Amino acid sequence: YRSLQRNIRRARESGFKYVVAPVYFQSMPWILQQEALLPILRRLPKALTRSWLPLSLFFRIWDSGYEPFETIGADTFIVASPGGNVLWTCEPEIIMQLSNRHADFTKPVDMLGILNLYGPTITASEGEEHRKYRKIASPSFNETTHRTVWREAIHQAESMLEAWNRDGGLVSDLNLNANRFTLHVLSKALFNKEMPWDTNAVKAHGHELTYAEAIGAAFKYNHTLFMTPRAVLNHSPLQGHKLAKQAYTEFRRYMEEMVDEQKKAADSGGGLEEGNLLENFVNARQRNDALRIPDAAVFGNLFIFILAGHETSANTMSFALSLLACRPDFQEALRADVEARTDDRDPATWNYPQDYTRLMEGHVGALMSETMRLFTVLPFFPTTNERAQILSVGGVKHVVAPKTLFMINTGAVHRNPKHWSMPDPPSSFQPELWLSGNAPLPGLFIPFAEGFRSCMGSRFARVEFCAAIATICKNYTVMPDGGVGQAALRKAEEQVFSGVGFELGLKLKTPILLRFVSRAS
Ligand code: HEM
Repeated sequence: YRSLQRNIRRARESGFKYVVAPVYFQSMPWILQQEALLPILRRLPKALTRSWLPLSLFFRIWDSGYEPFETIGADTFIVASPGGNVLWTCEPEIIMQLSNRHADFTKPVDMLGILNLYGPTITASEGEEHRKYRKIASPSFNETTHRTVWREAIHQAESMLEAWNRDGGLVSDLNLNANRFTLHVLSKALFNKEMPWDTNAVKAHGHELTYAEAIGAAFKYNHTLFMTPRAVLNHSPLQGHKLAKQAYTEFRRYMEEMVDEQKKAADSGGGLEEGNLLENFVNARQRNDALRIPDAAVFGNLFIFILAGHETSANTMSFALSLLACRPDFQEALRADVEARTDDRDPATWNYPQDYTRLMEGHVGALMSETMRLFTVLPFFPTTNERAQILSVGGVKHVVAPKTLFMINTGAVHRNPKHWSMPDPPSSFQPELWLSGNAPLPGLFIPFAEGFRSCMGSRFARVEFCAAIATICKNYTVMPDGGVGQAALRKAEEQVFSGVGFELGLKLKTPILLRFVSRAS
């Protein structure tokens, strides 16, 4: 009760609007139980829950969009609770301050620490340690890597399409395919690990799972892995725990093998590929300068780069292809645009960066931006403050108390009716918005975040998306399996908007059945 009183006072003194919640957004017992409690909470009179509940549901922040801000009547407000205060914002002026004053607003490493599954990571670190990981990783995101991403994405897309075509073109699990695609591209570009489309079924010697299966299972059981202490997992008789442990161990062994191979190559004077991510992290173990890191940080970071760099891109691709299927007119325009911008050449001859730049200026770039606006893979980004900080809005200064959790709500930023035209779903997909060439003002479109902690792989993701979508659309037409009549298209679009869920990122929980028809046939 005393904590709540103190937190309410602090919220009031900030001058921001505030509401009071009985639970703290970050509280682990609340996170674990909220889905079970939701049916009961929903039965309570709306007046009791409307102001705090939508932004207290960890897995459903995207679902409520701009509505919570509309309810409160402010684009920035504080939710005061006994466990702490959370400042929620979708206001560009505040977003830019939170993103660019990195000494004042730091990452809540306690909250993000659960990501350190295999060792310390770039995502859950701060200050010197974070700078070190970023310096080690940055050189890998160069134009040579992006050229590899481009080539590999075209190559993988062609193999994937051939495989689909052989199976009659019906794709029942788009997520699985998209994940496989992005994992293969990432493995080639960052670890120099070749993964032909069909090798998925091959288990490496002495393994119970394939590399892709091990990663897939580690992601599938991520909740169990993040939440269950290792000692419990190691001895638990529960089937779910056993599978989670198998995934954890198998994935770790694959990473160890990659690291060993890299070490051997380095010892024999070779090195796998100049400056790829694996090489840079493995070499950092033996550096004699401030960039030296322990073994655990190699595994922690390899894991986090696979996590950050593959599901995010795969989910964006799944959303984009599903939306394209629902809009045959835009798909046709996109195909014509791809043909015009590449002089109708075969994808195998497309080059990076010229063709990439031209394609992203047209419909492919518009599709990616609109997909990421509506289905922003990370619907909120957290930061916190050790000391009291001043935030200015429209010339008014607000003092925010220490240890506030700041949440940039991307899901609301991108659907704020003050800044975006927002027709009712399902017609809110408006890729044409992006064809005018006008870039949104800073802080209004932030799928990769802004500032010092923004995404390291944003160019990587764009190159991969562009190569994949252009290759697919040049040679194939994608349509919902239900057909292309108006009613079927509308139903499919409704399914896309209502089938969204949040796990490690926003994803299509129930992908719609899609059919890919070769234009040659
Ligand atoms: C569509 C695809 C992607 C999206 C939407 C995305 C989005 C983001 C966002 C929003 C952040 C900041 C999160 C925060 O501040 O809490 C981030 C961070 C990060 N992303 Fe991405 N990302 C994508 C693809 C990638 C790829 C392909 C890679 C690498 C291969 C990557 C590597 C990273 C890393 C390492 C960070 C942490 C940076 C740091 O803390 O300094 N991401 N990403």
